[in-house]
Amino acid sequence: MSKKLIYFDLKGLGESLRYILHYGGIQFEDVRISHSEWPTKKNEVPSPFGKLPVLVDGDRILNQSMAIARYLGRGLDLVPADPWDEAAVDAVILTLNDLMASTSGVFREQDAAKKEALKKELVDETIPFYFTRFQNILKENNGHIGKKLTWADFVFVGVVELIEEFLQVNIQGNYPAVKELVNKIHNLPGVKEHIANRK
Ligand SMILES: N[C@@H](CCC(=O)N[C@@H](CS)C(=O)NCC(=O)O)C(=O)O
Repeated sequence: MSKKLIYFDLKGLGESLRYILHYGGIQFEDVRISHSEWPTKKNEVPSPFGKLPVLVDGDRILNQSMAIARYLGRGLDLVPADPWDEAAVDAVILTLNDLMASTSGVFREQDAAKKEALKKELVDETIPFYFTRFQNILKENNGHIGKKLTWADFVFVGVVELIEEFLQVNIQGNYPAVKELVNKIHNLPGVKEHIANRK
């Protein structure tokens, strides 16, 4: 069935899905919408809640980046077979979502001084709180989120890149196990070529 990933022309929440698709050698159309096109395209794009990314798979449409990653991962042996192991990687990614939710205030805040104070709290407290724990999980699992390579590793790397880019913070420099996982994913077959060719 033909597949289409629709997202903005940036890495954001879409890049980890592109990594999985390229890693799996899955043929797909990488549809990218610019921010200037979005107001007019918003009503045309087949997105059930008006947000991107969405995966169009034949005549089916799936929203929510993590659901898409998990769905793609199942066909590529990237979902743990054991129910406990499966739930354990879900839990890490849902925790990563909690962290992402706590970064949103920085983007919404209009007052420059308040914005800076929120960013400082994130950098000094929230990010170390979460990433110390994420790094421990990686160390316990030989460098992965779960006991083997899963969809969650791809999503984790995508979110690390997103946070680093949008908040201009250095996570990989402070958490070597995170940097190792980023390098591992970047060097997987398919992903490596995608990164070498991307703009
Ligand atoms: N939890 C959703 C978030 C989706 C989301 O908020 N997407 C943003 C871009 S990263 C969007 O579509 N914004 C455009 C809009 O709200 O009009 C996911 O992981 O897919």
